[in-house]
Amino acid sequence: MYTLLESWMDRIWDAPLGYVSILTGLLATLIILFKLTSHTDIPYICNLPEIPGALPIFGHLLQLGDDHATVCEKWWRQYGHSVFQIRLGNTRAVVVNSFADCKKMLVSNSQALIDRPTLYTFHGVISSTKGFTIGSSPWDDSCRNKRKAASTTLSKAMMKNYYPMFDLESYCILRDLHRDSKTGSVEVSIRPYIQRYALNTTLTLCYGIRMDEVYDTLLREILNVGSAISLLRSASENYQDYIPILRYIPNNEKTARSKELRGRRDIYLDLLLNKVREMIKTGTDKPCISAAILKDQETRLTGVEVGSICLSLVSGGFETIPGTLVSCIGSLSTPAGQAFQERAYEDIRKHYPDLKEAWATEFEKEKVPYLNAIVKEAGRYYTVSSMSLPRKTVSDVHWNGAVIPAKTMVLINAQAGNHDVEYFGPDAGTFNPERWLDEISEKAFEEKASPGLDHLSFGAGSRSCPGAIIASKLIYSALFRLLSLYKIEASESNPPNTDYVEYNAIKSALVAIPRDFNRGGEERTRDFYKE
Ligand code: HEM
Repeated sequence: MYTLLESWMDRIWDAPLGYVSILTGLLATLIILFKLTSHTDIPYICNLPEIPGALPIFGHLLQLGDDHATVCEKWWRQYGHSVFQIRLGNTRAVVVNSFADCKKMLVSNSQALIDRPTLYTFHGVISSTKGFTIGSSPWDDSCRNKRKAASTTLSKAMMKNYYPMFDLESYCILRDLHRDSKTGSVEVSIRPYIQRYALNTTLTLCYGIRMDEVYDTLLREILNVGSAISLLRSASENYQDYIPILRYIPNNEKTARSKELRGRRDIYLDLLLNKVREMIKTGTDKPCISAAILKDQETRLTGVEVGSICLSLVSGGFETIPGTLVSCIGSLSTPAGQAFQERAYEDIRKHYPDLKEAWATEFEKEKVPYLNAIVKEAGRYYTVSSMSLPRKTVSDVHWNGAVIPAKTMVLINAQAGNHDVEYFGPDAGTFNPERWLDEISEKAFEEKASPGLDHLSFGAGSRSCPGAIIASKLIYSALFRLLSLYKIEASESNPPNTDYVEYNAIKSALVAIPRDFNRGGEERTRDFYKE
């Protein structure tokens, strides 16, 4: 049959030589253009599936949309590969989805995955004045020292020193909820109280400073700037990180916004450090990281490194803890969550018949199995950092016949792994604290033995979250006091969204920002509550 292609070939054959050369030139230019616009930092990785449909220049960025975790989870199911490669503009990335593969990638290749990629907007613009946070630092001696100092401050052994802080900050949640909800009769949004709780904790550790007012101006400025910067760290918000030509667009909005936020952040970081300097002068400083360094008790770290540690701890806690705790309170306050609350309360009473005494001295001891189970389930179900923090390989990683070369970006889809039905069972998509418990007799619970890595929300391996211990303690302490005092109920007019994807109001942010909701509920007792 005389096809269209054959007719074209005939015409070219019959055409004068000049036309043939023009057509060949055009074709060659098109091929070169396609190659140039599809070029990636790391060449195609053989024996590792690539998701189809990558476009020149953009790669898979447009298909990924705002919610990378959910789209990658869908691709895993659609194409049947838990580990695959994609293209973010000019950057090749390997995405890991199932729980077993995420664990194997992070734990078995711990040293090979110790690095973090550097990105134009976050590293080149926002961090140009105060250095990188630990979570965004490439691996070098300075990062090793900063991580070591942070891990020491946040270690299990140090927790007993922070008891007064846990006491004061968790007490303030209840004190102000009692006041603002008019003893439980008015519905309130709990998020601002929890944000202050998380931020005051890290500010106390770093600067020995706290703010008593929920709507303190400085406290809200730190939270607003931090959330806005979290947006500028995600791939979906920053095409210019992966498509370099976009950086040269005049009046680049992203760069201008980054500079504005950098300026605002520098102001409050300097203010906090100057306050510590003043307190040292007047002898009123509190034990904290920056005072210790400013007084030269610790000489290994430079001023920029100290600033970076403080910035890492402050930004590490202020959205992750509220994201997890507020969403968990949302799940507990629904009609289905009432049963969990009741059982948690009974378990608290079972372990502490004298609740008044426990409220004062045992609230942070993490001894009530049911509460520990709620903390774990909150971490798993609400994966606040859905794509974790990006990693970069420092050496080859051998993966089922493929060789992922050094300097490749690796993205851990913690949201997909945390809801993997093959690992967590058919109810992986349901909030159920009891998956972590054995009911040994009626209403008596025992925690199941931990398999080592409960879930992926804190990462794993060489760059896992050093704040995991203090985070669990903070969530436990707040829940202990809150559930001892209140029966929390969701508002009917403004209830929580408890879907593990949809609870997040801004899916493109690096850390989830839960949709706001109101809660009400009756107070159980105030016998043991100190005014
Ligand atoms: C629910 C609370 C939290 C969650 C879900 C969380 C999650 C994470 C995740 C996913 C990572 C990256 C892990 C990896 O690459 O494997 C990380 C790193 C980090 N987190 Fe957390 N975090 C939480 C609380 C905190 C707190 C309270 C602090 C500090 C006070 C903190 C400080 C850090 C630091 C400094 C890093 C960087 C570690 C490194 O790159 O070496 N985090 N966190």
